[in-house]
Amino acid sequence: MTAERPLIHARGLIKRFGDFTAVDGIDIDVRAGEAFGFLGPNGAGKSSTMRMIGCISPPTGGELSILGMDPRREGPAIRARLGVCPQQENLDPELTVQENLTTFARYFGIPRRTARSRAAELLDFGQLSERAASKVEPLSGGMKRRLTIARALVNEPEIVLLDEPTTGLDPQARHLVWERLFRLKQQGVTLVLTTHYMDEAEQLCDRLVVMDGGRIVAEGAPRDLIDRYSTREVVELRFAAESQEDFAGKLAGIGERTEVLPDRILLYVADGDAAVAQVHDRGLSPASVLVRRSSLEDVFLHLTGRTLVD
Ligand SMILES: Nc1ncnc2c1ncn2[C@@H]1O[C@H](COP(=O)(O)OP(=O)(O)OP(=O)(O)O)[C@@H](O)[C@H]1O
Repeated sequence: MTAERPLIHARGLIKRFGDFTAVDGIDIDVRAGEAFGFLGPNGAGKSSTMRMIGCISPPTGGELSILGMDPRREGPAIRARLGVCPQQENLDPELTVQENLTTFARYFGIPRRTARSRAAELLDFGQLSERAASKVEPLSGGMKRRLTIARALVNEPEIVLLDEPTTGLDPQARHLVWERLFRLKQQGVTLVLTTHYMDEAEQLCDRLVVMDGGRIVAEGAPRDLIDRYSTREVVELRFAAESQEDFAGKLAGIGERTEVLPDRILLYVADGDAAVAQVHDRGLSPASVLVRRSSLEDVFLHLTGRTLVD
């Protein structure tokens, strides 16, 4: 059986801005139908990578192929088959919700009548049909984001690029966006997204790369990364003291690993409740105790020594 050619293929991909290297030689393969994520903190190089994939920023070095084409030479042909949802909302405030869709459709050369019926379908997809005639300004943040995503689908793209799709949204609005993206995934659309939210990466991504300082520090399915780089459970302890550091020594030997953060200590353990019992057996009384499953945040912390969201 021959392996299917990846839709996006990069080897040693580099983006420099003057002397500064924002993307430092990364390798990626995105397969058809998967949801692929770039997870990393601000400044990791996620958006710079997305802009190269979106053919709006040329690579400084390395190989990049999208849908089997070269973005340096075939940008317009690639862009015609991509949907792009940028980080900064760029809807047209002069136009209504519906007009934002129909006008965008016209840019792709879609005839007026088809554009109208496509817009109706996309309004339904974005759960915005009731707001079709409204101007963009009074929409909530979640509605604007769903409209931006709907607009990115106007040309029936094979790949949709989403740069931080839920940053700045409240939890309910984020869930609505996730649900729409999940629906798209079920329809077989390939999703490529950046995020600095570990829960978003865990919810949406089949596979992801963890980026830090322009490099990929780990790659895999969310669950596999957690299994590989963390323990099953984590105990979060807070001590009522200026410095958590004073208590870290007293916890030595409990669990596989300890991380001391400014406001809490994390114990990486197989069994959280058993570890908490050991803490109490040592006569220690933390002000708060939380036992939870390991997450991608723990993977990031283990790999970089830093938290994802500062
Ligand atoms: N046009 C530019 N000129 C100079 N430096 C840039 C430019 N664009 C990005 N950078 C720098 O490159 C680094 C990576 O930025 P990038 O936007 O790719 O990171 P990111 O992971 O997407 O983070 P964010 O979530 O903040 O967008 C940052 O240090 C940023 O300041």
